[in-house]
Amino acid sequence: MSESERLLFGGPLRYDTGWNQHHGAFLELSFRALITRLPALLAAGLRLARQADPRAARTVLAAEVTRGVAQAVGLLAVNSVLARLMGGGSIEDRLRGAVPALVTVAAVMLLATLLRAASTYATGRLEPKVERVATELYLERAAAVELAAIEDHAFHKLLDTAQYGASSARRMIMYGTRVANAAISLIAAAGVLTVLHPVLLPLLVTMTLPSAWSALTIARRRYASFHIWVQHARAGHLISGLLTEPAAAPEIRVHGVGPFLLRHFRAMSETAEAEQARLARLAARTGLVAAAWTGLATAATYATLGALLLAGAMALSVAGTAVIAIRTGSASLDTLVLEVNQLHEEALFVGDLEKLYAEAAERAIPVGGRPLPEDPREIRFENVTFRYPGDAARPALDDITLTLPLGRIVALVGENGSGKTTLVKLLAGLYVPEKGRILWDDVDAATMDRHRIAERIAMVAQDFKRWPFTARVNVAVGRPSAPLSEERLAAAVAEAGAEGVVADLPRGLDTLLARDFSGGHELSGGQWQRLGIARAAFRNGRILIVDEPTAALDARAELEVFDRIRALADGGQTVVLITHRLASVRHADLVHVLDQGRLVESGTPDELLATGGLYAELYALQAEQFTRPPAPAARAPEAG
Ligand SMILES: Nc1ncnc2c1ncn2[C@@H]1O[C@H](COP(=O)(O)OP(=O)(O)OP(=O)(O)O)[C@@H](O)[C@H]1O
Repeated sequence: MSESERLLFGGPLRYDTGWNQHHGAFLELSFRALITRLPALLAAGLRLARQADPRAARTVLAAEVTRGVAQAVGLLAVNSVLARLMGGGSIEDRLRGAVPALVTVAAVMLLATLLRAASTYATGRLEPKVERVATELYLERAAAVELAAIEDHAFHKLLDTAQYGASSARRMIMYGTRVANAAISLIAAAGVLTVLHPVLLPLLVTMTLPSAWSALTIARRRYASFHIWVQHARAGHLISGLLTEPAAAPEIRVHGVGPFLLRHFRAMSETAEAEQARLARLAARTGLVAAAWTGLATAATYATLGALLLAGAMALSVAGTAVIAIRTGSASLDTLVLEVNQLHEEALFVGDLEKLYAEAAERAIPVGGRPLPEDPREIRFENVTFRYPGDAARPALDDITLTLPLGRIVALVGENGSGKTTLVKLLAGLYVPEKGRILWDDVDAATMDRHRIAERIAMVAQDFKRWPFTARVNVAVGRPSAPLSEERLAAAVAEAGAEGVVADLPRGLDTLLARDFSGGHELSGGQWQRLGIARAAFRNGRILIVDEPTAALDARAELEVFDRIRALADGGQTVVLITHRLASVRHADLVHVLDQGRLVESGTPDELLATGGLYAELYALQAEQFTRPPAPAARAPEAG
């Protein structure tokens, strides 16, 4: 079962185990974990902010800290106004006495308003930049990892979760500013309360703890649920994508796959809805418990204030100020808890992103290494073994020793799954051997600069990418760093024999090759194949790897393409050709025959035919198809 099949049909329970295992460390969301991990996660957010726009980051930070201090000063000034108003003397004296403090309150409010405006502007500038920088890093790192990492399920899951990290980094800026602000105003309120009476501060904390607990518990459940269900969500997107995708449209209509997919979509949505309902039920219960706890704590606080008043341990004016300070303080504490919690939740997603950055860096294609021999004579595989990750029963390549003389046509032949594509992927440096060496003359490819190896190679893979861009880009993407000159493009198109394909396009090379876009056009399989060859010609690598280049071509086009491939080799280019059309192999200088991952024969086509081995057998089978009279067809019962 492939990854997508497993996602589609494995059922939600299948996702649980693998996912939990992989992210076990991230699901430890205790209060202690919050306290210990938050600073590091915050630092990650700050780093991104500094990288995105250091000036805006500094402005936000300075504005928020100053705003917090201004709020604290404001609270103290309000306190002083109250003390004046409730103090002794005539009403006029008390009012006059309160004027300086009132002026301070007004000035502080004005300053806070200005600072808020500065912070809003800087935050607005910073947020999209942070998201962009985080996304760019994500994409850059993901594009630089080894092919084996991209094909690894565990790494893919990490890619899935980490994609939410960039928008979380953006929101972290917002929550971060709110947290800084709330924390400073809380410190002011707590300071005032402690001055008024030492017992008031613990009471304030007791009042706020329940909401802290409930917010944290709910967020923890949400995050854990997200991690368990993220693949389920991906599968849902996959199904809805399949239902609307043009490539699947014919089968959906002819085979009636639509209702089948819809049924799966509904079943998956229903399980996801059940999970949402479970979370909502738990959140409601947690909220009720927290509210009861807060109610009790509030009653206890006001009872304590009453008791202090009755016992004569506190003046009425002080109690009045205390009530204001408690209300302001608990509001700040509530905000702080809520925002810290939001910040923490976002920070966890940024943590996933950080984890991806680290893992992608570890699995990146190494940069640097020895230079390649300038003009090597041959590439030699020496006892090369390669196994795909997972539980493959046998290696895809098993102890292969062979030579690829450069400047020649070398054909790789063998039945399906014999390892031909894998071999050329190792040659191109897309995978590294598990055992053995690949030598360019006498330099081990493992020690060479992998990017330089890629420089020398042009590849028309079996499943080469049909980029949803114009025909021009589809050719020029063969070497994006090369100048896009008309001459070079025309030469590549001519080399691939694709002039006819381009001439038939409504806007020539400027035709968009994506039918699902307005003005888009679709090519036939064979026409695409010619463009793919033109792309490799535009790349102009010294070693051309062609994997089944003529699979979609008609007989005339096939002959023409092989003639062109031969011409390339005559011009000194090395051609490594994989094909099942053995008649086309007769022009190869050397043929290697693979069987179940092992090299079974090597030689010129004539030598191999004379030996009478696997090559000769496959050749005879193909030749026979043209000479054998057709067998009488058995009547098959008609399907209902
Ligand atoms: N990306 C992959 N991950 C895991 N296994 C793979 C992968 N690609 C190929 N294989 C396995 O490796 C073996 C060799 O495959 P490979 O594609 O190299 O064969 P091939 O000779 O090119 O076949 P074909 O003629 O069908 O193109 C097969 O058993 C295949 O299932």
